[in-house]
Amino acid sequence: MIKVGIVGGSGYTGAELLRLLARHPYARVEHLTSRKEAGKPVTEMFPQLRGFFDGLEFTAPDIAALAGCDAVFFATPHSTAMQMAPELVSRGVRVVDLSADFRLRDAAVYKQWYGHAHACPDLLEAAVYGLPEIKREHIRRASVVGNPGCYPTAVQLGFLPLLEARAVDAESLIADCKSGVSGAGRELKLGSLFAEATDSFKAYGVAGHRHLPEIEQGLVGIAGPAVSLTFTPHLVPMVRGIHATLYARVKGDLDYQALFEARYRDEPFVDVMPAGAAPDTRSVRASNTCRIAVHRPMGRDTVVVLAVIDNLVKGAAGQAVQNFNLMFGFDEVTALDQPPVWP
Ligand SMILES: NC(=O)C1=CN([C@@H]2O[C@H](COP(=O)(O)OP(=O)(O)OC[C@H]3O[C@@H](n4cnc5c(N)ncnc54)[C@H](OP(=O)(O)O)[C@@H]3O)[C@@H](O)[C@H]2O)C=CC1
Ligand SMILES: CC(=O)N[C@@H](CCC(=O)OP(=O)(O)O)C(=O)O
Repeated sequence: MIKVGIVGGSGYTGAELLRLLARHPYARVEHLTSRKEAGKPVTEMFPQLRGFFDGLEFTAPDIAALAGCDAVFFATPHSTAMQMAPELVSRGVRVVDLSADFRLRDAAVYKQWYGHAHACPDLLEAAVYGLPEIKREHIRRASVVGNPGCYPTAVQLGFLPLLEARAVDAESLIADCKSGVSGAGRELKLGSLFAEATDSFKAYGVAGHRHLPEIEQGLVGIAGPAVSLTFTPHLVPMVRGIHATLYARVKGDLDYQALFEARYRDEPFVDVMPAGAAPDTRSVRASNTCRIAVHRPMGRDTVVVLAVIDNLVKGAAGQAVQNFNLMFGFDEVTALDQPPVWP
């Protein structure tokens, strides 16, 4: 049994980790932190977990206790994991970080987008970007995995087959993305209030969102340096889900449907929909699947890819469990092979 710690257990992705790990046959959650809820039984805050985590209480983060675990998930805001991970790793703990602390390869780029210096650039260099569809073999051996952001997961999976096949002009990429409100986390924020977010729809981060360098880093890794991406996120009044509409200019003629089907044939968590389909976010709710459809409208020179994920699952906790499974040699789908919740 793998002993697991979760730092940031009272937030949305922490709760989602608990939901998924509740059914994991080889993982036992031993430590769950929340500074504000320390001492409270987890089932008092999350009654939906009664019967699964009875007796487990939130504790304040404590390195000595966490070092007794085999694996620690960080479901915390940026710049928390980088403070604790070096000591944990030096004591043999393997870390999956859901924040952005270990996603960007270049510490200078991290500083530019996150506004402060990286606390452990050496560990950053050793960390592996946790997108299994690209980095599976590296993830198996990693001590630290930087779990991708939610938008970067949907956008990279959508563009991946096109860029690998050199089928589109890599300087023509556009990602028009929509996220549900849980993407902003559980902390109180004006924009997440019901009266602010419901029955309305707006773009944000248009001038430059911190997921842009993360997505570009991934796309450059596939297609080489000549990548240019316009990325615009939007907030939509739903709880879970990301919908990415991706555009690229075609180069030559190709059967895009066959290309996507071949690329993802063996991927357990990417579903290529039949030609002509349009996936809805509801079709992936609470599941680790990314559903994709590819179109070439009117046979013209733009290919349109539609990719949907649940931001809390394939966009965060599910992908983190997928990475955990790879790191510890379990079947990759363990605890993740359930159908989505519908409607
Ligand atoms: N929500 C989403 O869809 C996605 C989120 N992510 C990333 O995952 C991480 C967690 O997100 P989410 O669950 O939404 O966030 P929440 O705001 O819902 O939860 C944050 C958690 O971290 C704890 N926390 C906050 N500050 C600290 C600190 N300094 N030290 C230790 N614990 C702390 C909080 O508890 P307490 O303050 O009581 O300690 C709480 O349990 C973030 O980095 C986010 O960017 C990634 C992909 C998608
Ligand atoms: C709706 C919303 O606010 N979404 C978040 C992204 C959440 C996420 O995946 O990002 P990180 O892990 O990089 O924080 C945002 O745009 O900042």
